[in-house]
Amino acid sequence: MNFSDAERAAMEQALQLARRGVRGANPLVGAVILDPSGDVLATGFHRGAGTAHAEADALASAAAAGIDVDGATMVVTLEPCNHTGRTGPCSQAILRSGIARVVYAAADTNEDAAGGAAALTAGGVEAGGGLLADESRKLNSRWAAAMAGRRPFVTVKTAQTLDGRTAAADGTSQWITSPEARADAQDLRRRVDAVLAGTGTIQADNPRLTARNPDGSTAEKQPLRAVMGHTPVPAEAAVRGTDGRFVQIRTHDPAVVLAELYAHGVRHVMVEGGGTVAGAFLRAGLADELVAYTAPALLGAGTAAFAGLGIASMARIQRWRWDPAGGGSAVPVGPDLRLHLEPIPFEEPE
Ligand SMILES: NC(=O)C1=CN([C@@H]2O[C@H](COP(=O)(O)OP(=O)(O)OC[C@H]3O[C@@H](n4cnc5c(N)ncnc54)[C@H](OP(=O)(O)O)[C@@H]3O)[C@@H](O)[C@H]2O)C=CC1
Ligand SMILES: Nc1c(N[C@@H]2O[C@H](COP(=O)(O)O)[C@@H](O)[C@H]2O)[nH]c(=O)[nH]c1=O
Repeated sequence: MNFSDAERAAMEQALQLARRGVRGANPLVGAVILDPSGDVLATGFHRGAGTAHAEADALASAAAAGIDVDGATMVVTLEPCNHTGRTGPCSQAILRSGIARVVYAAADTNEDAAGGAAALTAGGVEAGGGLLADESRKLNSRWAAAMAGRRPFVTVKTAQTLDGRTAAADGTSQWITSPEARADAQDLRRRVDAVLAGTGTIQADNPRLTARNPDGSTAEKQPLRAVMGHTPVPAEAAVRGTDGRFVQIRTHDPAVVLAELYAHGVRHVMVEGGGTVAGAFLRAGLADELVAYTAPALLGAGTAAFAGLGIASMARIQRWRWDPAGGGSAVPVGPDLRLHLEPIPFEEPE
């Protein structure tokens, strides 16, 4: 399929729109609807698992503005899905809309959702992919790695000082970050399928690990509360709760934890520490994004945010890059800073 200059520009815009979504169980996707002369009619993006897909979002914003999309072109960063997951199939929504042509970047590698282009073609819509496909794949490379590994997408979250401490020398850590930053972190807990901590954190903090609303009430959707490590979690520990959504996984291996969580239906897990567990995920290359709430404060000693990385010299330095997706890579939250990063793949020296 040949692509017009307007379609290429629309795909660049769609990639930018995609970055407004949040990372997690689903890939970042953006969509732009063009009229036959190449003018933008409507745009959309996916806001995260359980919300409208980018195509449906763009169609909804066209409908809300009273714009007729009959005969229009949909430009989207990922092949439209063909399955009913948490929302309905985009291929069918596009067929119903009267859109005449669909241009997408990357093919959908998720076996369950693939087949959208074929369904569109069968329904009489001209559909073709490959426009800026590498950019789209790069945007979602960690998500694709999680899918290929049949494991959840992993967000590691820390609340740390400027000198990278997540607890003081005596083990206390409440609170390093401000109420604003802690409320912001609850957004993540409300979004993920599971929250994970090590037995050390359970012993030190007796945390609840529940998702709360801004007013402090318990959120409707609760993540599974998971603990890794061998020390038995006491019967009276708050993390056990009363809703049965608790699991202890008696291992030190992050891959084993992820396999077990995946079997429980978890597609996005937030690792909330402590430093031993967070470090184990980073060392294993199993952290897909890092959200580091950083307080302008110093502790001088205490628990390191990431222990046991096994880095002895600059040759093994673990580098990350800023990730602007989901609101920005460095965002002030109250007096603190929320840093959002993604790992740079490590290349062995030749
Ligand atoms: N500011 C923040 O963001 C946070 C701060 N904290 C603070 O951090 C401190 C706890 O951190 P930390 O002591 O590192 O505890 P962790 O919560 O990381 O738990 C560590 C324990 O988990 C088990 N474990 C699980 N996986 C591994 C592994 N891969 N390697 C080794 N052990 C493993 C071990 O216990 P076992 O023998 O049972 O197997 C280990 O002692 C507390 O002071 C807490 O207040 C905690 C969370 C977040
Ligand atoms: N100390 C610290 C955090 N600590 C994390 O929050 C857990 C407590 O959760 P809960 O009992 O559900 O409120 C605690 O065990 C640890 O995982 N989080 C932050 O955003 N900022 C902070 O300064």
